Amino acid sequence: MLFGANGAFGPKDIFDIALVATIIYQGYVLVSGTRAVNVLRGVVIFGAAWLASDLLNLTTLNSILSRVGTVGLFALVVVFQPELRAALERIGRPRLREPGGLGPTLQELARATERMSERKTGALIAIERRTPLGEYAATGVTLDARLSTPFLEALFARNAPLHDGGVIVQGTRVVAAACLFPLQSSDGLYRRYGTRHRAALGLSELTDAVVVVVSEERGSIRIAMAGRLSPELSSGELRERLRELVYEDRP
Ligand SMILES: Nc1ncnc2c1ncn2[C@@H]1O[C@H](COP(=O)(O)OP(=O)(O)OP(=O)(O)O)[C@@H](O)[C@H]1O
Repeated sequence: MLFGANGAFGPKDIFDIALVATIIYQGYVLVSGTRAVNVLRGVVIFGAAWLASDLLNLTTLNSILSRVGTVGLFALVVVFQPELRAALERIGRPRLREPGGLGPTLQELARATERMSERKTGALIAIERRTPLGEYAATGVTLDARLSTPFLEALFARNAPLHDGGVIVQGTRVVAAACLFPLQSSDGLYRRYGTRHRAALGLSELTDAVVVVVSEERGSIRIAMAGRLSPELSSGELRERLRELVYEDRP
C-alpha cells in the first residue's frame, strides 16, 4: 500500500519507495551486460501486458498470462541459475579496495598485450567486473599473483605450462590461469573465428567480464564484451577502452 495506515504520506513511505527503487536499480546493475538483461526486458514487457489485461478486464488473456507467468518464474530460476548464484555471491562478497589504485595494473596489462601482439603470442585475458568469475577460475590453476607485464608474458609464452586457456584478472591480481571459458556457438556472427575468440565471446555473453584476446595468427588485439567482438585495437586504444570499461567503472 502506498500510504500509511491513516492515509497520510509520510517520511516512512518516502524511505520505502527509495528502498524499492534502490533494490530495482541494483538488480539491474547486477544483470546489465549479461545475457539476463534481454530476458529482464522481456519480463518487464510481459508484466506490462499482464497488468494491462487486468486493468482492461480481459479475463481470458489475463488468466492465460497468470498461468504462463507462474510457470515462467520457475523456468527463469532454472535457466538463470548461474547468474543468480553469481549475483548472490557478489552481494555477499566484501569490497576490497586496492592500495595505490588500478592505473599501474592497466598499464602493465596493456603493455603485456602490446608485446604479445607484436610477437604473435596468443592470449586470452578475462577481467572481472561485477559478475564474479570464480566458477571459471576454478576450471584452471589458482595463482593469486600481482599482475605485471613480464608475468602475463611468461604465462602465455609458447610452451609455458599454463599458456593454454584463459587468465582471470581480479583488480590488481591474476587469480587463475589455464582456465576453460564457455564457447559461443559457432553459428552466429563470429563463425569465422576460432576457439580462442569464441571462448572470449562465450564468457562475455554469460558475464559482464571484459575479455581481451590476442590472436596468435594475426597478432590482432580485440575486446569481447556482452557477446560482441570489438574491431582490431591498437595498444593505445586498448588502454583507453580498458580505462573506461574496467578501471573507471568499478563498483
Ligand atoms: N574454451 C576455451 N577456454 C579458454 N581457452 C580456450 C578455449 N578453447 C580454446 N582456447 C584457447 O584457444 C587456443 C586455440 O585457439 P584457435 O587457434 O582455435 O582460436 P582463434 O580464435 O583462431 O585464435 P588465434 O587467432 O589466436 O589462432 C587454445 O590453444 C586455447 O589456448
